[in-house]
Amino acid sequence: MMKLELPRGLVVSCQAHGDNPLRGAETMAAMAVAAERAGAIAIRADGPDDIRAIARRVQLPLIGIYKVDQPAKRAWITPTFEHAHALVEAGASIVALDASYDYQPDDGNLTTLITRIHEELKVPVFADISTFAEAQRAWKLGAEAVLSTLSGYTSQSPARTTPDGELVARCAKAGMCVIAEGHVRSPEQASMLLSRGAYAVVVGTAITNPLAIASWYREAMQDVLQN
Ligand SMILES: CC(=O)N[C@H](C=O)[C@@H](O)[C@H](O)[C@H](O)COP(=O)(O)O
Repeated sequence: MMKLELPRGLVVSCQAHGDNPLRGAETMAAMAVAAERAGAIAIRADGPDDIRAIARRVQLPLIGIYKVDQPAKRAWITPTFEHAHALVEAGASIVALDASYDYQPDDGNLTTLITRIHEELKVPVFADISTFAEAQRAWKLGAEAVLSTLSGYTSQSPARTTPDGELVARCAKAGMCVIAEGHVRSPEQASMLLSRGAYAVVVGTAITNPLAIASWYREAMQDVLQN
């Protein structure tokens, strides 16, 4: 395991996909600059183009992911060593990858991926997981942190709309370095996750996706408007 040079605090995930009007490397870099000014301790970003643009404008550590679309399924986060390599070359100082049983059913394959990233790229590995069993496996295989990113998105975990505080607390109690990610919608939830043992909290949609945020407001106002 490598030493994790990351202070505790807020990580902002700067991602825009599909037909999101904010999609584009320069817009993501502007988002990252805003997050840095606001006091974030790291940025999570998807793909070499966005990471390269962000690295030019912020000093913060960049947690790189490489989402690869899968037909009729959720994207696979950093499936291979080559993807990890491209992220580090672009400026990522940490690589996050999918450590779910859905996409990494074989312990051997996951071990090789983590080991090669450590030995050849010399950066820490963050394991995106959806259950305690997946967290335990990734931790045992040498990931520097486990992230609750995938809770609610895999065949092993029930769908959800709120952060998985139970999973975070359980991982923390078991002595893992756990980072809360997924469905964090308010500052109160973020601080609750820290007090339940999260080392850091990653917030994406609620900070960097105005398309989603505006729709939350519109939906909440709907009932009154209809009466
Ligand atoms: C499941 C999956 O692929 N999650 C992705 C991982 O990077 C992103 O789409 C999320 O936005 C990110 O995890 C942050 O979560 P939230 O946007 O809920 O704050």
